Amino acid sequence: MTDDRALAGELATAAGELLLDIRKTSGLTGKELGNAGDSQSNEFLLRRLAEERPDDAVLSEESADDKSRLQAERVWIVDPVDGTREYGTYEPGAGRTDWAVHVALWSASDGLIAGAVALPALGVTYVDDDTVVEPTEGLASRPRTGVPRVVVSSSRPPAFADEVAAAVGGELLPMGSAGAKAMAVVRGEADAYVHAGGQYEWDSAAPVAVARAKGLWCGRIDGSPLVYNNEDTYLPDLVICRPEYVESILTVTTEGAGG
Ligand SMILES: Nc1ncnc2c1ncn2[C@@H]1O[C@H](COP(=O)(O)O)[C@@H](OP(=O)(O)O)[C@H]1O
Ligand SMILES: [Mg+2]
Repeated sequence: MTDDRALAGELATAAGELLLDIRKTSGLTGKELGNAGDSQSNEFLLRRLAEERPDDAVLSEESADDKSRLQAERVWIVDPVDGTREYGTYEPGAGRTDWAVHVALWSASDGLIAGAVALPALGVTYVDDDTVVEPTEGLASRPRTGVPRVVVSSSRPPAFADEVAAAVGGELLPMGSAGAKAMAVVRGEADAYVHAGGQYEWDSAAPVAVARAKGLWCGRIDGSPLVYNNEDTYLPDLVICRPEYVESILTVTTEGAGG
């Protein structure tokens, strides 16, 4: 049987290929394209997980929340398209790259035990192994300079974004998709990703599994651990950063969190 990590990688990659195909051939754009991508990618992931791991539970952004997952030993946490808005922003030959497919596996005994983030527009999928990722460009809208870079949501940056950039002596870079932003840090295109004010477990589970495996620090803005498969799937904030920036970032964000 394929191991869980390989399966996560395989499914994220295949869903990504399906999404590229829909984007190219459906003739849809904007919200309609986003909706078509969300539902078809979700159907694909649910079908394949039911075939490959019939005993496991699934928590997906695009499915009704089946609370039997709260008693399950293993739960796949998936986001069929993360960065739906960016995925839908498409003109032939000029699609955005900052959207992702997330497939993570959570276990009751060990928390996140596998994860994959596909960046379909770049033809690459990252999994939670310890393979070193060489510095690469392709997600960021402008080339890397010498200063540290903090990626934040383009549409909903945290209130303390400027303060975090100042604390690391760096600059802000807006980008879509939680998975793309986390992978920007993994790829060395940025040094930190901070978010606050709203997000759900599927937005961060797979990105965090991958980022952790690559030696990055991942946690809540108050420094507490990210905990998954809760009854309420709202998990509004996170920090993913190179270890040397944890202290300066948390000094700002802990205050922002009211700590
Ligand atoms: N304030 C908020 N409340 C709820 N979800 C939010 C949010 N800010 C960001 N998100 C979700 O986090 C993901 C990344 O957002 P962003 O691109 O702004 O960084 C998106 O997931 P989806 O595209 O899967 O819906 C988005 O919906
Ligand atoms: Mg998402």
